[in-house]
Amino acid sequence: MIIKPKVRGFICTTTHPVGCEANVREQIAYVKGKGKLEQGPKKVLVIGASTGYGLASRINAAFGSGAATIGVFFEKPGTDKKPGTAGWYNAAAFDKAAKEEGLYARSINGDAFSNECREKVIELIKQDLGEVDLVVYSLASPVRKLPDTGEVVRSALKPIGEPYKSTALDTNKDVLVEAVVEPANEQEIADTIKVMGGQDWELWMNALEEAGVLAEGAKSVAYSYIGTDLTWPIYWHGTLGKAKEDLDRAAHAIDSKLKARGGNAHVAVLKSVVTQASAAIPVMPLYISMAFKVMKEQGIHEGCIEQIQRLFCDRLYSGQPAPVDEQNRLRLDDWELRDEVQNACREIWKQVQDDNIYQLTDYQGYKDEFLRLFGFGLKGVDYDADVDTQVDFDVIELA
Ligand SMILES: NC(=O)c1ccc[n+]([C@@H]2O[C@H](COP(=O)([O-])OP(=O)(O)OC[C@H]3O[C@@H](n4cnc5c(N)ncnc54)[C@H](O)[C@@H]3O)[C@@H](O)[C@H]2O)c1
Repeated sequence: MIIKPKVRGFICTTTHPVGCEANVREQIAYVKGKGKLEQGPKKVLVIGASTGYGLASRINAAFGSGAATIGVFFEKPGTDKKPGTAGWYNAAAFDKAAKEEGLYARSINGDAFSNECREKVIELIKQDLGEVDLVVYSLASPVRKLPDTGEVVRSALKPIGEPYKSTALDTNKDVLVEAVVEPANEQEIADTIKVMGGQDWELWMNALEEAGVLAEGAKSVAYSYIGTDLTWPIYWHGTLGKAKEDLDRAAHAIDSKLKARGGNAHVAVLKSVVTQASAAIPVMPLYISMAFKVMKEQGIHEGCIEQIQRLFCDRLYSGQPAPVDEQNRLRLDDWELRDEVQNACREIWKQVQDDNIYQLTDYQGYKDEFLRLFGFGLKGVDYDADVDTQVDFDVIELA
C-alpha cells in the first residue's frame, strides 16, 4: 500500500509503518548519543509505552541504561486494507531495535485498566525478570472500564465553573477561531478523575507490591501537566487538572509505601509537546506553536525524548536527591515556565492573527511534528514506495 497522510481534525487517520520506525530509530539515536546512564534503571515496566512520553521513557530505559523493559499499550495492528495505529508500529520498531542490541523486551497489547492486564504483567515479571525497579505510568485515555464493575467511564475536557472562551487554532483550516467550551457538571468532573486520576496507578502499584515483584528501592513515576496561565482555564483549572490533582494524592500514598523499602514515587510535571493526547485539547496547538517558537529561539526546545532523557539523567538517576516542588513533584516544565518564555508567549498571544500565524509562531513546526507522530515527514523514508501494513512482532495480545 502507498500511504499518504489523511488528517481529520486532531487525528491523522493513516499511519506509515516505515516512517514510525524511522521516528523510533531517531529517538534511540538521540538517547545513545547522550552516552550510557550507568546508575539508571535495570528492569522497567512502562504502562502506556507505545507513543508520546511513555515510548520516550521505554527508549530511555532500554537504550540509555540497557534496561530490560515490559511495555503495556492499547493499539491496533494493520490489516491488508488499513494501516494500524502509530503506536503499534512504534512498539514493533522498538521491539526490533531492542532485540538487535540483545535487550530483553516484551510487550502487552491490552487494556491497562483491567485486572487481567495487571495479572498478565505480574506473571511475565515473575517468569522473566523476577522484579522491576522502575514503573512508569504514562497512560492518556478518554475512557476507562472500571475493573471491578465493568462500568465504562469517560473523561471530559472541560473548564469548571464558567464557559471557556479563547482564541484557538483550527488545525484543519489553519485559521484562528474563538473556541467556546461549556463547563463540566459534577458527574463529568468525577468521571474525569476516575479516568485520568491516580486510582489506576495505585491499583497497579498495590498489585505489584502484593505480588512481591517490586525490587528493593523501586521507583515509580507518573506524568502530569500543569501548564501556564494561558492554558490553566481549560487544563489545570478544568476537569483534567482535577484528575491530575488526584494523581498528586496518589503519588503521596504510593511514595510512603515505596519509601519503606528505600524507593520513592513522584509525579513528574512535563512540558507541552505535540502528542495525540495534547492535539485534542483546545488551545494547545496554538499555545504549543508559540512556545516552540520562543523555546527554539532561546535554544531550550525539547520534545518527548529530550524531556525524558533529562528526567532520567538529571532527576531520577542523578545520584543526588532530586529537587522537588512543594507537592514533592519533579518539575521538568521548568524551562517552559521561565519568565522570558512565558512573557514572550503572552506578547505573541496579543498579536497573533490569521495572516501572521506562520511568522509569529512555529505553527509549521507544530504541523510537522504532528505528522511525524503518524510516521510522515521523516527523513530518508520513500513515501511513494509500496509498504506492508502488516507488521508482526513479539506481542502478547489480551482479548
Ligand atoms: N502531551 C503533553 O503535552 C503532555 C505534557 C505533560 C504531561 N503529559 C502526560 O503524559 C502522559 C502520557 O501522555 P502522552 O501525551 O504521551 O499521550 P499519548 O496519547 O502519546 O500516549 C498514551 C499511551 O497510553 C496508551 N493507552 C491509552 N489507553 C490505554 C489503555 N486503556 N490500556 C493500555 N494502554 C493505553 C497508549 O497506547 C499510549 O501508549 C499523560 O499522563 C499526559 O497527561 C502530556
